[in-house]
Amino acid sequence: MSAITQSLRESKTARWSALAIVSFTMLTGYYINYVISPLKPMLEQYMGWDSGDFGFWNSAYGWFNVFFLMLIFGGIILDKIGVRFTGLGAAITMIIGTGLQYIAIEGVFPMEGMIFGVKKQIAIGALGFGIFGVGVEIAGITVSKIIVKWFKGKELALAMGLEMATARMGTALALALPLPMAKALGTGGIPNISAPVMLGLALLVAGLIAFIWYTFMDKKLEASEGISDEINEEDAFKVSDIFVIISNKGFWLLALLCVLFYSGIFPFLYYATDLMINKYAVGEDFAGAIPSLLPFGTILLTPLFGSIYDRKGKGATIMLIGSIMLLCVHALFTIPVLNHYIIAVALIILLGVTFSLVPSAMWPSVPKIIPEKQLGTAYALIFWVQNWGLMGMPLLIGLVLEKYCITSQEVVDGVSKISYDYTLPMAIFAATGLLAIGIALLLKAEDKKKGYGLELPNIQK
Ligand SMILES: C[C@H](N)C(=O)N[C@@H](CCCCN)C(=O)O
Repeated sequence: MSAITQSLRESKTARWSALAIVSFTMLTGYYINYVISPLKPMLEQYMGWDSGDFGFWNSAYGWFNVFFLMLIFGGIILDKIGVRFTGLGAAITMIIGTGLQYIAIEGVFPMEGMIFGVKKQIAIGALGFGIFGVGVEIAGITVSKIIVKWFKGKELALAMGLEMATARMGTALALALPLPMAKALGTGGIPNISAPVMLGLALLVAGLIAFIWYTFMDKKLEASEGISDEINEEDAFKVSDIFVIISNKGFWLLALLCVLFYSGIFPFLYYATDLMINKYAVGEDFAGAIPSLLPFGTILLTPLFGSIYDRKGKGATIMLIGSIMLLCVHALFTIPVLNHYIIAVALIILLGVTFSLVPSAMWPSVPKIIPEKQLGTAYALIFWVQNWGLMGMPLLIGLVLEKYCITSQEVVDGVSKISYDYTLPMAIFAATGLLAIGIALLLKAEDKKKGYGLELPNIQK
């Protein structure tokens, strides 16, 4: 039957529509990822936070994924039960986690006191961000598998690039909007810090509705391919497949490159607004706008580089060039005398190019190394390794800032203001670039040896 009926993936309208819908769900998640980043100075001034609190909250993103292996369970569920169930569960989890973050920031109930030695507000919010982290990460692997399902042998890297580009619009919004929004909706000179989080909650609900819509398309796709809901015994994922995946050297090189590269980007974004204020003397209102240029650049470039990979190949080379650029950009951020804001703008734009190169080639390369039935688990394992970095790096940077980088601390009109020297944190970010170059070189060599085809085009003629 499958040979006679044409698969729905052959319809351009159907596959690009499916992509647009699931990409929107990711956009809503990516907004929440960074919504509190531009609010760091306000949280310190009006809620008594310090950099340690901020780092703790942001590191919570990876707690459950890393320590309770939630991501890996998510990947197994994805391979065993399928994208519809897993995606819906992930979207609902994001909403629950964000609800808790809202409760903490808004102070829905009294937030004085401590829980296990952590300020109550920080503990509740971090718990929420940890739960959200499980949801958004599992949504990420689910959407990756959905894209492979629709685009294998076609414009896979372009589709993944467009999905990431859409998601980054959420990041850009989160970096640019919350600070002016909190100010505009504030009363009596006191900003409304919870309003941008409330907006995120509303977006997540819209993202859930979009995913429900997608589940109908997914059913139609499977029907068009003669696939019933029952997974056929031979094709079914077995838990023992995890050992097959982790005994693959190419998988480990991709996972290591992923953790190093992303540790130099996502955790950097948490601190980027603060860096602009402290190193480049940019005013608070404008400070979030500079880092928000980074996702804007990737919106155009990730699909472009993805399309190049689809048509011309050179995936391993693209990842190597991106890693070299990561080192160069962070090294330049480290140099104290380069402190004009124009330099910051230029470096952020370059970082945007870097952040387009590596992801555009990395994620479409996974199906070249791992078979489709193990793909959910493989993406989950890569995300799991990556989450160690996404969890550890903000914590490390927060602690380093707190311990070694405070240059002044004053209280003006009852509002506390702390200034930081970002040289050491930026040197730590540069180190991730250096290590990434080493791994990218090893991956290129391994590809040559094993013939994964990372340098070959994705589109099969
Ligand atoms: C943070 C998340 N684990 C992640 O790595 N996201 C990637 C996209 C991965 C999925 C691509 N289809 C990103 O670059 O945002």
